Amino acid sequence: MALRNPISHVCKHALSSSSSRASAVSHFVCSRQSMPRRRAMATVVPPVTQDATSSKGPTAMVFMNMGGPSTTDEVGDFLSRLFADADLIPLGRLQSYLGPLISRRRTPKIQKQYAAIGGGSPIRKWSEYQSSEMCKILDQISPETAPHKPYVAFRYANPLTEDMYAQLLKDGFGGGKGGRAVAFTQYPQYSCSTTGSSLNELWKWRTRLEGKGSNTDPSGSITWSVIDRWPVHPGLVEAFAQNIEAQLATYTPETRKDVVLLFSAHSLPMSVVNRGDTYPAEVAATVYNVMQRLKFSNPYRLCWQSQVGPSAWLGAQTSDTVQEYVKKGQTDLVLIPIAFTSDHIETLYELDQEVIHEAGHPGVKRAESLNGNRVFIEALADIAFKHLQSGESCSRQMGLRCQGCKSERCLESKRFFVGQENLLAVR
Ligand SMILES: C=CC1=C(C)c2cc3[nH]c(cc4nc(cc5[nH]c(cc1n2)c(C)c5CCC(=O)O)C(CCC(=O)O)=C4C)c(C)c3C=C
Ligand code: FES
Ligand SMILES: [Fe+2]
Repeated sequence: MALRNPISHVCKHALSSSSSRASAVSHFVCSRQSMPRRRAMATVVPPVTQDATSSKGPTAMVFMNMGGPSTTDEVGDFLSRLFADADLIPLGRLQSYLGPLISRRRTPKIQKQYAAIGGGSPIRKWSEYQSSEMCKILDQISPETAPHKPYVAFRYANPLTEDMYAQLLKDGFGGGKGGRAVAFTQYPQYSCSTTGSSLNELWKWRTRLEGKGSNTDPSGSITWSVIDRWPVHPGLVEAFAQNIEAQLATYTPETRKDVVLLFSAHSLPMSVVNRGDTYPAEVAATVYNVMQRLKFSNPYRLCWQSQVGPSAWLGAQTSDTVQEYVKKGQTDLVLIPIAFTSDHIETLYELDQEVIHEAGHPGVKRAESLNGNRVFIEALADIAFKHLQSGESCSRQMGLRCQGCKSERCLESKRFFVGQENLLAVR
């Protein structure tokens, strides 16, 4: 159930200790019983040296995501950064030659797509809204770490990671003064090509702007911790489930239970899947939790969209799936974008204007994206609150590299964020 004012909702509980506050906050998002307990800690982040009686804040809450071009003029730069990213599209020694070539060729086509969704990606607007709303809630439920200051760091669009880092330093974090920052991935499910890439970029700029020291050195640089995945957070699951229920309610009572729920996530190249990437399993975990919350009211499938280029990608593809079901006479379908937290060209263009339009049947619909959803923003606050309370530097899972990983960048950035002593498979 959505909570309009978290403090009013928790008023029954004594707010005198942080543990009572923790359970009260989790209570409003979901039932406490279903909340999976976090596993043992990785590195413990040392408290920022401050007067023991005052708040340990300010705390910088940095929302990391890929970003998108806000105008069609920004599409060229967006794509050239994207195709230059060897964590996303590894082109080997030819990267600096092929990257600009492919992005230049692709720009006009992708510009048309952004023009068709209103002239740009709404991801910046939503990220800024979500992060600032979350920080308002955190200021109320976590006064120990207040004030919480929202930042956005995009991998391929403005505000870029380096701009965010420069702003942090300007705002008095680091630069000899210490301070705490939380890198909060906005990809619920971890992939080395998405969250991994953003963390590698963050580590690169940390090294360039603050030197090579460890994450916990006493020289007054920023102490970072990471929220690296949250695929089954009950508030996330609840927000998805409510949006699905709202769309199911638009069908007649007679047809409703036979509507097929088609969860759709951005696909991955099979080379990334076979390297051992955790994303497919984590996406499946989100889907299963949402279905459990819906009491398996409808039949469902998970399918994969937006593959790019000629290599093999994880399937079945969303567009084929819709076509095949419609051909079989199953014309009541609800598409659910399950791996991204706001609208973007893959929902507004690929799903709405291609897949659904081409299906040519009014029974093929899409669940709304999370965007400004209150239940979702409260879930973000709950995830951040628990992280701040836990003292963890990141999840245990982050310390294990993919079995096929050969990347020096992954190694170095994990050494930094996870802490040397907690890395499990570093060689
Ligand atoms: C969880 C989400 C995403 C994963 C995983 C992901 C992997 C991935 N993507 C590419 C290549 C491209 N992606 C592009 C755009 C794009 N990708 C995602 C999300 C994920 N990508 C989104 C939300 C967007 C759109 C951004 C917006 O509009 O807001 C593009 C650019 C568009 C195009 O040229 O088609 C490319 C290219 C790869 C190779 C990959 C896995 C390795
Ligand atoms: S590619 Fe997964 S840890 Fe490096
Ligand atoms: Fe993508």
